[in-house]
Amino acid sequence: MSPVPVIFDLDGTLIDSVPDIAFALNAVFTEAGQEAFDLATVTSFIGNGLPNLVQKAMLARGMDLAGHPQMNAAMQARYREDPSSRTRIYPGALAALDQLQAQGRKLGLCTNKPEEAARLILDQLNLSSYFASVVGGGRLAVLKPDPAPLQLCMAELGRDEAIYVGDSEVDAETALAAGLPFLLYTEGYRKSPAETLPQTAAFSDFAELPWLVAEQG
Ligand SMILES: O=C(O)COP(=O)(O)O
Ligand SMILES: [Mg+2]
Repeated sequence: MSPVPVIFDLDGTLIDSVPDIAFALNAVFTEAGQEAFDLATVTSFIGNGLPNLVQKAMLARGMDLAGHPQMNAAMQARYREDPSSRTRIYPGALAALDQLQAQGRKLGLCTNKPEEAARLILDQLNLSSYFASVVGGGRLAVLKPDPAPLQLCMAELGRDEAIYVGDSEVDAETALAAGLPFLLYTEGYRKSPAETLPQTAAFSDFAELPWLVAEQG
């Protein structure tokens, strides 16, 4: 039996994607006559998928949510046009993916980002070949923290066990709900202190990840 697979979150875990999300959001909002958002504010909107981010942004500007379908469609289209040119892979993440793969582990990706955008980004950053399963927002009727997307990713990897690696409260809750070990990357978009999230272990440097994974089996 090959070693336990590792499933990754995307935004705030493998990539710092806020600059592209903010660029698209600000284009849509300024075209609608609204003020732009700074990066910290956009970061605070991330975690529960793009439609939810648009809703939070509209509420922050006092906009009527009756316009949400239109704003959401505009954001999805704008983000798809260029989802990666300002996005960076976190330091050491590529080397960690290489090492985990060299251990014979299957890798998966489970994100709340719309799956089409997630796949575009993986292609554009040359990351697609690492992942035997990619499950993103829109594939199922539910998003994380429902455990179903993570369970689907495991099923696509052909296993009923995995280690989940993520950066947020949503990821910690998802892993807990699925009964999986959770490794918290502390340099992402978490809103609360790291120690308050249910976790198996935390790391701030991707060089630590292969060891933490090996400790889990
Ligand atoms: O799209 C989001 O809100 C968060 O995406 P993530 O699940 O990859 O962190
Ligand atoms: Mg994340």
